[in-house]
Amino acid sequence: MITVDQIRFTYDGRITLDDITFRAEPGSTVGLIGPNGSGKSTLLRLIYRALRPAAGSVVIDHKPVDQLRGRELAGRLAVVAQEAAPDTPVTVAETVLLGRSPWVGAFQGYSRADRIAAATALEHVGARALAERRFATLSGGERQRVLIARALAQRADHLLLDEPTNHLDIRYQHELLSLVRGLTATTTIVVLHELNLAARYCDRLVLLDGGRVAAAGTVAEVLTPDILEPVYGIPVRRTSAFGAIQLLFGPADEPAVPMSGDTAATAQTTLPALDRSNDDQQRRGDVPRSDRAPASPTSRTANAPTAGEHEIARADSPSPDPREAATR
Ligand SMILES: Nc1ncnc2c1ncn2[C@@H]1O[C@H](COP(=O)(O)OP(=O)(O)OP(=O)(O)O)[C@@H](O)[C@H]1O
Repeated sequence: MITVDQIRFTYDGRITLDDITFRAEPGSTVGLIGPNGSGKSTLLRLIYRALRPAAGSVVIDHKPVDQLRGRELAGRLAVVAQEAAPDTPVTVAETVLLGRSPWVGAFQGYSRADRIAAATALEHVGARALAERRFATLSGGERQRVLIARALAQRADHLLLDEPTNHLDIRYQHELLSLVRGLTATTTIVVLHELNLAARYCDRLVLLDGGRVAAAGTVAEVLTPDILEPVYGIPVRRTSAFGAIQLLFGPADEPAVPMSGDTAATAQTTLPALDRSNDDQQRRGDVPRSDRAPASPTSRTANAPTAGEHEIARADSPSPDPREAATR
């Protein structure tokens, strides 16, 4: 479990994060979402101790993160941050083995178990074939998968990921987040820009806006047009597809218009709009209004009316994903 309690942080005296409080329950996947510059990466860096807060605390299970040292920290927390690739002759296999280095004694080499752990992690991310390649020669997406393999090889029980789907093609985005979601013994906080991926693979979401928590709760509670439109400043419509909530976005400063084209026609004629009052009820659920900070001074206000939501009909759509309901 990761507990973030009343975190405040300033860059050069400018308040960047203020009064950030939320909890990632054991084994859950929590998505950190929000517009550019809202403070997502800074918050992640505070959680993994690359930055120190001006106030507040981060606690991993029952221990403040600033009291975790060496192997204990490595056993608790693995991180995939945004980082430049070193231009060195290090291979992919060696890069992933670095995830095992906290467990290697001062004058020991990697053990067979370490090499198996690294190979298994590479296999998990579909990158086993890259093992002998130089890391610096990989494409952006290949590098991203290898960095995730390195974090998996570390076998920590908490995982922090900063935009892990960057550079990945659509299939690997889904495969990777599905893999992360499947790590049921690992508590994960993941920064995501793609809200539809967040909808499908996160148990709960924390929406940042101007350095404050604009909303926190389940996917159904946070991903509503009412909440998202003022934060992102564009019209939002909510639908569902393939068993998960999915969002459609209109251009900024344009009123929301009915969907057009074949898909829209299908959506509007074959399935009725979902009852918005449902959504309102869910929003009133376990996220008290007081948990949501008032809109920050930087919040934009969409001039678009809030659109209703529709279930997109597909003959081959599976029944609603049971994981959606099972908040871990
Ligand atoms: N090293 C730094 N020094 C000063 N200001 C910084 C520094 N790093 C980030 N900031 C500022 O802090 C704010 C939050 O940045 P942060 O990178 O955390 O946002 P983000 O939500 O991750 O953004 P993005 O979605 O664009 O990656 C921004 O205004 C940014 O300009």
